Amino acid sequence: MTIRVAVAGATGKMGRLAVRLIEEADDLELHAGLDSASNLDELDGADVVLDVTHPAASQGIVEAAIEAGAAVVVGTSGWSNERIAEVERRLRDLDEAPGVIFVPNFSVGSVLGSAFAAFAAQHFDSIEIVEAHHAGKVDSPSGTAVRTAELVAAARGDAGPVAAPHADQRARGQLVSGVPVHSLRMSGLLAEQRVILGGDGETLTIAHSTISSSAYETGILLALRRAATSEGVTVGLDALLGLELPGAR
Ligand SMILES: NC(=O)C1=CN([C@@H]2O[C@H](COP(=O)(O)OP(=O)(O)OC[C@H]3O[C@@H](n4cnc5c(N)ncnc54)[C@H](OP(=O)(O)O)[C@@H]3O)[C@@H](O)[C@H]2O)C=CC1
Ligand SMILES: O=C(O)C1=N[C@H](C(=O)O)C[C@H](O)C1
Repeated sequence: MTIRVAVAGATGKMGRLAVRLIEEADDLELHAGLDSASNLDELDGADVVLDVTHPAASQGIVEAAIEAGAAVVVGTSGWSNERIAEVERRLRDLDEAPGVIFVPNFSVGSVLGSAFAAFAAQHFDSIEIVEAHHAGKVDSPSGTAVRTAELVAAARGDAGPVAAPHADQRARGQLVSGVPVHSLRMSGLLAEQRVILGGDGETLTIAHSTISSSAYETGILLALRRAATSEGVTVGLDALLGLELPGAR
């Protein structure tokens, strides 16, 4: 069966990459490529909508895709657990709900980095995240950092909140699920994240660098193929890779 995919954000960096992957794949077909001026009616008839747009536009595109009965893969950043829960409630109201997969990061290495941080989180009380992205990134903290912080907090369970002393001072970063996150936006790099865990007499650093957007290819294809048959809300490529993270939804 051929999966017809509409790409929202087709003129952007991620969208152009996705369009090329779809055109090269035998089992995928480009149904439509949308940009910021497109009419969302173009989503009608798609099996799967891939959203790689802008945090301010993403919610409307997901809603339109659900209305059109298409499954959705959301790569756009800026989705918190609370906003994802709203989509979950929306799907529960429908008789025949398509699946929606949120993928904060399509890179397998990045997803493993976040998973390792979640596994380590029960053993260290000091945990902070430093993420760095290209200067063109409009949102901060990154979606990956938000997801990592949420996974770390969920994994700690009975260990309680992370120690975040003096967190009322701006230079101590933004607390996400109680984890301080520090964002850098600068020329010369694509995307990096370090999770630094501090314990008794030692630190552990889990670092990941994206050096080319080709890192996203495997994850994009996996998510598009799974979306067509998915049900309800799925969060993270970790779920599609079969990783079982402590406390994760
Ligand atoms: N999940 C992941 O692994 C990754 C996620 N991302 C995220 O994906 C998103 C896109 O990133 P990137 O491709 O680098 O961004 P770009 O700025 O290169 O592209 C943005 C795209 O979105 C479209 N767009 C912008 N505003 C709107 C709007 N209001 N309505 C509809 N479409 C709109 C643009 O259309 P136009 O050309 O008309 O302006 C363009 O096609 C970001 O949120 C980024 O954080 C990025 C990399 C990896
Ligand atoms: O904007 C980007 O470039 C990226 N955005 C995603 C995020 O917010 O985490 C994924 C990746 O880090 C690249």
